[in-house]
Amino acid sequence: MAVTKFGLIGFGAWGKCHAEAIRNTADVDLVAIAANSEASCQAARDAFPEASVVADYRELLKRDDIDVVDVVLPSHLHHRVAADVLNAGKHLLLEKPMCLNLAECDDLLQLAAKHKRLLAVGHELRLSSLWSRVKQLIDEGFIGTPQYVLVELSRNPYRQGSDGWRYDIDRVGNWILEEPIHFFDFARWYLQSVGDPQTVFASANSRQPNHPELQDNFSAIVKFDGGAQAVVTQTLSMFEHHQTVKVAGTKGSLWAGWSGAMDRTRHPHFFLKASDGQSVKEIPIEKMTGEVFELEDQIAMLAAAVRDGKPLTTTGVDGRWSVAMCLAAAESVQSGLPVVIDNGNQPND
Ligand SMILES: NC(=O)C1=CN([C@@H]2O[C@H](COP(=O)(O)OP(=O)(O)OC[C@H]3O[C@@H](n4cnc5c(N)ncnc54)[C@H](OP(=O)(O)O)[C@@H]3O)[C@@H](O)[C@H]2O)C=CC1
Ligand SMILES: O=C1CO[C@H](CO)[C@@H](O)[C@@H]1O
Repeated sequence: MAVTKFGLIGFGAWGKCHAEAIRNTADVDLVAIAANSEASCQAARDAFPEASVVADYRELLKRDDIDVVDVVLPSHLHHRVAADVLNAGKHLLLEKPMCLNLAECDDLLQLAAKHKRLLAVGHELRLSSLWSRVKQLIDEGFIGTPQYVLVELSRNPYRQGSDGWRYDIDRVGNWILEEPIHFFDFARWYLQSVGDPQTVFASANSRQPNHPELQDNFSAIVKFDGGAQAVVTQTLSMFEHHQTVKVAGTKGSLWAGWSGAMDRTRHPHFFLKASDGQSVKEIPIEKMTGEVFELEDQIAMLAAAVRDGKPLTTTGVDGRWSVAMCLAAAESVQSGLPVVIDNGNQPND
């Protein structure tokens, strides 16, 4: 089988996990890594001697032996570097949030179309054996028409990130774009059969009086076409990492949970229960799930898309929708009013 060659830009906490995932994936090579500081470059050289390490990502983009470039950078750098990747004629795997505003998202969608390159966004949780089983049961009609989705996360505070970027509102955008963005993506995914998200009403608060913009507690209600609704709620003031999904439909309901010492543990606990309105059954989930596992599946998914034309799980269109929902939620937090979600006139694929 042809080997798909990856370049990686960003070798921080999550970039290292991407590098591991690329190394662990069959028929995929990690050809080059672009890091930043000398310390990060040295860490990359030590851990991945098989890859060539550069301190300027533009050198990586000049190579003609790279098929896919994986961008795992602080969020304010996503648009600029991703645009350079697409203009260099490479396929792109871009971490979430796709960009910090919708104009930048639209620019990347246009560049991907212009250069006929793949654009995938890192909503890897869609590949989870647990969360995708929920989707499968909905699609099979087990709960009838889905009407209500709850996605809840209670976790420990965010990491600072290199040079503190995650706690700097200009570089992170807002904290809804950090983790709740995955859950807005879930809400839209699970309710795909009923229609598009229309409006969001949200509220949030901070533990730090001198940093009201860094909001630890966040809750939102999203209304969809056809009357369905989703609740996305998160606190960063909890211990460990505990996530719940509940979906209720006209005939039945689902309850899934995932818990671990932290988000990227390799030893989580998880379950899925389903009711058809009469009885409750436990649905076995055989395959291990957690963001580090899904990362490996995401790399394999990209390679299969490049090699065999297989579909992407989350496209740039999905990435844009997620950013649009988060930005509307941030605006609602600010104004105290419901806000219409910008659909960009994109089809809900
Ligand atoms: N999908 C998911 O589940 C997750 C997604 N993410 C996303 O991944 C991205 C990265 O997060 P994370 O790894 O936690 O952040 P980190 O701060 O840990 O890492 C960012 C890295 O980017 C490097 N960097 C900065 N500028 C450049 C540049 N010009 N060229 C190359 N490298 C550069 C920094 O290098 P140096 O330190 O040397 O300056 C640092 O190592 C974010 O967008 C985040 O939202 C994160 C976690 C999970
Ligand atoms: O899923 C995630 C885990 O937490 C990180 C923050 O610490 C987020 O950036 C990320 O999206």
